[in-house]
Amino acid sequence: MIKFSGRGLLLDIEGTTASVAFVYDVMFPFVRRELDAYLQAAWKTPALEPVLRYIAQDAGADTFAAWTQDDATEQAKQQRVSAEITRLMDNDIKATGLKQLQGLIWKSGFDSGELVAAVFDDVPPALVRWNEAGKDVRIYSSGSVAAQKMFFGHTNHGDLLASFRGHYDTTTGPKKEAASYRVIASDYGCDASEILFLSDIVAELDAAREAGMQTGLCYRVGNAPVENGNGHPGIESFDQVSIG
Ligand SMILES: CSCCC(=O)C(=O)COP(=O)(O)O
Ligand SMILES: [Mg+2]
Repeated sequence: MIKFSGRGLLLDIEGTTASVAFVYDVMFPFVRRELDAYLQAAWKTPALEPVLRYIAQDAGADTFAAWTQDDATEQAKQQRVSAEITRLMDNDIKATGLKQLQGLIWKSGFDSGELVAAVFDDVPPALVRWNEAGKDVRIYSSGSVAAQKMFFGHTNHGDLLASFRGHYDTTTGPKKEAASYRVIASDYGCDASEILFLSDIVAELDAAREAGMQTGLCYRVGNAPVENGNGHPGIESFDQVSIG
């Protein structure tokens, strides 16, 4: 049990509010299936432009043009993007460009109803309890802010989006670096010690603790086994966070 009397809760998504299996078995295969058709349809549109820049920068180039200068045709450039996105997904690299592109591709799935975010059953009542207690609940995930909003707007428990006062993704900074949590605390407008960060990844919790946040390690069914929790208090459900 974690007793929390601070001001804000900051929540991870995969392995914390939703199962790893939902993300890997439903959301990622949707992207693999739709990737090439999406790139072809969205090529040269303003929505894709900043995403292509992120993908090129993640690969070490300054610009998309510099990254694709050896590719003669637009089709060859699309193929390069498709191959890079597939490589990143195969290696589960949470690169900003990949995450931004996934968010664009998931939109059609959430809009059509094919994708419905499966959040754990204890999540919606906890969000109600925490909000009723006046807590400032926000999300920090590798998934893009746009994807987070679609995700929580279309869950198996309905639209939960109004439960959150803020969203952060890797454009704020990497989840395993303390500086990212300092930026988030400053955005909350309170001391980091007033925020409880809940995640399934010890390295993320280490970074949040280094920045001064309180932490809770989520042991959800289906999460990868944790060999060393490094002193972070553990919970199996949000029912185990009590508001003091
Ligand atoms: C709407 S987020 C989809 C899940 C995802 O792409 C992801 O990378 C989740 O990572 P997290 O930081 O929430 O564990
Ligand atoms: Mg996670």
